[in-house]
Amino acid sequence: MTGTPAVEVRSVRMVYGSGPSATFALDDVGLTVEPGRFVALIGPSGCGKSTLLRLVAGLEQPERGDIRVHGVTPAEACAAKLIGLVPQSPALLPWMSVLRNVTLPQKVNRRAAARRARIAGLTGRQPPAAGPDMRELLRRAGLGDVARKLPGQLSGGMRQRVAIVRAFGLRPDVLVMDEPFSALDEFTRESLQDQLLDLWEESETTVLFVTHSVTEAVRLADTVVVMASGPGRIVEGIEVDLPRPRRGQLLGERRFHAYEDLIRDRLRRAWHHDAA
Ligand SMILES: Nc1ncnc2c1ncn2[C@@H]1O[C@H](COP(=O)(O)OP(=O)(O)OP(=O)(O)O)[C@@H](O)[C@H]1O
Repeated sequence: MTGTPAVEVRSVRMVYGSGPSATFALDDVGLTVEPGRFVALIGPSGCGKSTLLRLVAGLEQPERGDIRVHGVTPAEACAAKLIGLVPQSPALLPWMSVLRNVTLPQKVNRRAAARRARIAGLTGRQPPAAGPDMRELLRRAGLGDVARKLPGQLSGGMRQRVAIVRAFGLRPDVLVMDEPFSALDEFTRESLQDQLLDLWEESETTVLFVTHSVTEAVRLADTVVVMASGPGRIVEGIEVDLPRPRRGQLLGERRFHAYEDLIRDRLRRAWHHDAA
């Protein structure tokens, strides 16, 4: 018997605008993500990756179709604090220190816990244990020295790292991340990829992760979902059957490059189809 999927998207259409200027950001999109899976979404600019994340996170409503998170609507999942979102640009509270920004959402409210208890699709999943040590997470993200500073005193990349640490601290059941590492230098990016994988492995969180980097997708994901635009749609889901942890020597091996080549080929096809 299979349980309730962590994320289920069925026949979703999302249109912006109307008449001749309408944009079909997504059309007939279906995606099922089992609990604990790491899914990367990749595709040409404008193919609807962010739109799909926003729909799953309950920030927008689809024009058609249905979305469920652990069997309930995104709005219900948000109210029970099942979903953590790291947007493309960090939304921090400017008047609070870095430390307060990351610890504030940890204070799980009782109403959310009660709502969580009523969600049958979570059967078997433990509620998040006591939150992690946020000072330690900040330190590991290279932010130990700026814990008392205000967001306005940090660089853009540092602010993004704060937003990522904050999402980690929530221990969400479903973590939705929109190109979270794109603005970071390579060293910080790899360090945060490792932290994300550690968190994912220990908490059995389900991750939906948008990236433009083929290497990042192969390094992180169980499944790489390739999308195309005009209208935005899913063209293929590629299972990445490589051992974990995926670091060091493995990244230079032929089997790793074979997945990169396969995904690049599918992206090229999606791009040519769009351009045709
Ligand atoms: N609020 C909006 N109003 C109008 N059109 C929008 C809106 N948000 C997105 N779109 C359009 O919907 C389509 C999909 O946008 P979306 O941001 O989801 O794509 P994306 O794949 O995430 O792109 P990128 O890789 O460039 O971030 C695009 O054509 C975009 O212009």
